[in-house]
Amino acid sequence: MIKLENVSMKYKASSRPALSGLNLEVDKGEFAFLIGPSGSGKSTFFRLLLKEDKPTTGEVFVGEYHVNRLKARMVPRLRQSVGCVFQDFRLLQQKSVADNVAFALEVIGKQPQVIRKVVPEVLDYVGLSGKADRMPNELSGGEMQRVAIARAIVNRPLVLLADEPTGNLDPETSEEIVDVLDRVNRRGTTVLMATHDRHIVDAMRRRVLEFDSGHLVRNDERGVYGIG
Ligand SMILES: Nc1ncnc2c1ncn2[C@@H]1O[C@H](COP(=O)(O)OP(=O)(O)OP(=O)(O)O)[C@@H](O)[C@H]1O
Repeated sequence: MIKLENVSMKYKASSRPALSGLNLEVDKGEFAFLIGPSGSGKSTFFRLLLKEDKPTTGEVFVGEYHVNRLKARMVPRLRQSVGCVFQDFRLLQQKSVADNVAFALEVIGKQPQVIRKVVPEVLDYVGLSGKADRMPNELSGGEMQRVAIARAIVNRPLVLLADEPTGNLDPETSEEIVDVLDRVNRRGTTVLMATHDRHIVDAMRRRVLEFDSGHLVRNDERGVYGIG
């Protein structure tokens, strides 16, 4: 599903590589945590999967896509297969909950009758039924993240990338959000979640990919956060 072969990446503005000699495979349907100190390369890894940056050396594969060789006109297709959520939610503030989700379908040309059917289903799935007409500023942080997840999964991506999705949430709300991600994963979507939250990692016991200074230093099948 996701495969990296000998991937290194150095930003032009930086003297040392953000990722070095990365070899990694994540299978379809896995749930993996990316952990490691700030600046260790987790977000860079996500950027390579989305072709927002390209590796300095090495090969990147996501599903059927050979990402580093992908033609520019195919990049939107890749990105339809890879949903993303972030710590800061990134909702469209002028649009309602339902319209935030609908927009993700409109931009890829889905028919209005499909959108009318699918949006309430996905809002129900993430626990937001009854909130469709709220504006983002009328939501709690946990609810905003549910909207972001709904928007990311409405097109049934192969992979969901979650970059510190609980970074702005209290512990109880964080657990609820991880429950939603777990359900998305059980439906068959591969989930990669970057996090600094040891409690979540220890409670879930899923694959743990630990980065340090751009190196993958640990790849445990059912890991814990560790002693660091
Ligand atoms: N646009 C950029 N230009 C130059 N260097 C960058 C850029 N983005 C990231 N870096 C550097 O690349 C390295 C890896 O950063 P990255 O953002 O991938 O880390 P991270 O593990 O996601 O950190 P955090 O936990 O804080 O999100 C760091 O040394 C960082 O300073």
